[in-house]
Amino acid sequence: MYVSTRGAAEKLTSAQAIAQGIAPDGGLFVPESLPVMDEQTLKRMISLNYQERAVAVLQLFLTDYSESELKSCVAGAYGGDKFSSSAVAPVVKVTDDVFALELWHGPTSAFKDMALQLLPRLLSCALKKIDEHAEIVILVATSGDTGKAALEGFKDVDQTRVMVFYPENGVSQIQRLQMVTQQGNNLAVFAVKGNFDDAQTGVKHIFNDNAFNAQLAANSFKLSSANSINWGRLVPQIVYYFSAYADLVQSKHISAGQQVNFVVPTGNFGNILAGYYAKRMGLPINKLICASNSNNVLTDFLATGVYSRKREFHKTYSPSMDILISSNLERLLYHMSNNAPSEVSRWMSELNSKGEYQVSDEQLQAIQAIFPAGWVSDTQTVATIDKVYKEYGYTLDPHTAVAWQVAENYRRETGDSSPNIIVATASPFKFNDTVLSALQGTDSLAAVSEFTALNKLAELIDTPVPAALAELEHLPVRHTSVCNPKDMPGVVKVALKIAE
Ligand SMILES: Cc1ncc(COP(=O)(O)O)c(C=O)c1O
Ligand SMILES: N[C@@H](CCOP(=O)(O)O)C(=O)O
Repeated sequence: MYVSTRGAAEKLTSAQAIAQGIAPDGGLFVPESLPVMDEQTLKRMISLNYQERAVAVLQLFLTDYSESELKSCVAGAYGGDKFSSSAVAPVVKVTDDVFALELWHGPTSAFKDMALQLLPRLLSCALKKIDEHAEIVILVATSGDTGKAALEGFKDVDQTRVMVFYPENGVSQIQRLQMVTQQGNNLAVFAVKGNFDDAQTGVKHIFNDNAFNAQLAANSFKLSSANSINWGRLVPQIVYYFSAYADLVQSKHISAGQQVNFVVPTGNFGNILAGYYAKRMGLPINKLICASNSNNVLTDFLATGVYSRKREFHKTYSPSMDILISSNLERLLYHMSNNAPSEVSRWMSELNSKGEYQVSDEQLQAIQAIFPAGWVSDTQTVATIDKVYKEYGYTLDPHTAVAWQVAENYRRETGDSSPNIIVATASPFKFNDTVLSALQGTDSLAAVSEFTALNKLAELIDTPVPAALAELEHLPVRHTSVCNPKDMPGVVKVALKIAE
């Protein structure tokens, strides 16, 4: 069963929690108890393929789904030619003890596909299980990648509508084009005059507005989420930690049971939290290294125990991590406070009212023992892209470059020599301008169109542009609406044709 981190919501099955998205008390759903993966299953994982590994993990959490339901959801998500790598999430050896877990081989070239190809299937199955006939309206706040992956995953899925809100000037050109050209009959995309936090706060307000929800219900609509606040987004992300480990044992780069570090470029804290669940389940993870850009709210929290969003918001070369309110930290705090919803509620209400909260020294030490943290500037990010390409011939996108550099700094400062698995979250082509200018200097972009830059990068790194990105040049723009964050509820009503 799933409970709210704030303790004032009914316990739900996983199907109910996935359909609902966020708990009605404003909290996030978490498993009441965490499953453990026994050693035998862990060993068995090594000889399984990605789909089989996914079923083995999902089964432990989604206990109200049958094995055949999970197999069918997983086959639909990861089967066929949806992913450009047959391994789905391949692990690439870059040096003797640094590996890249490439999570960007899906249809939208970012790690969000790992969950958003599966979530629509889990949700459709959930709606049948719980006999829900309302149309599900999926609200998405995005700093660039979740939005496109949600649009692609939910496109024309029965009984669903999708509305995506992205920061007007806060995503890369390719990310924007991916969203504004999206086809499908059940979706809408809006630019928000603000940053990602404004969009995410706007969405959370809509979720928590009882009168608004009642009006939707009267029109046979119900809200849900495709962000990582939805448990159905998070659980598929646990799978690739197990899969990466199994691959490294299978290829004999590590021995079974050996401790490894995962280094995760972090924003909303969903990806790294999935790694935490994998560790709690028994995967031999030494550290989960939290890597940030200059929006370094998490680095400061992990150093001091004070989470303060009272700081300047920076627009960086890794825009998908330009986030100051990391939603999933709430789930970690719940687990690290020994499941104390009253403490979590107090922290979250302080964050709302005062803009900050502080955990105890004891809690901080427990968190620090698992999550070392660091951040790098834009200048260091582009220097890292250049250095890694020149030294190893490996091309990093700016988010993955942040993780790479934080990993290098961590190793130098601590002497921890465990193998580092860098979680590679996006294809370099999604951030072609930054990557090309990192490799060839800013002059390489002078008077060059987005698509010329894509082709130049492809030529330089001798890798074809992913077909879905190349074809953006010829797709018509279908979504041009812009709104203020405070107008988001009205925008949703207009899109659903609900009268005031
Ligand atoms: C490319 C990329 N890297 C890293 C992140 C940060 O991941 P998370 O929000 O799960 O911490 C995001 C956005 O979520 C992203 O799109
Ligand atoms: N970086 C994300 C921000 C939202 O994160 P999510 O994991 O909660 O969906 C994005 O690309 O939109």
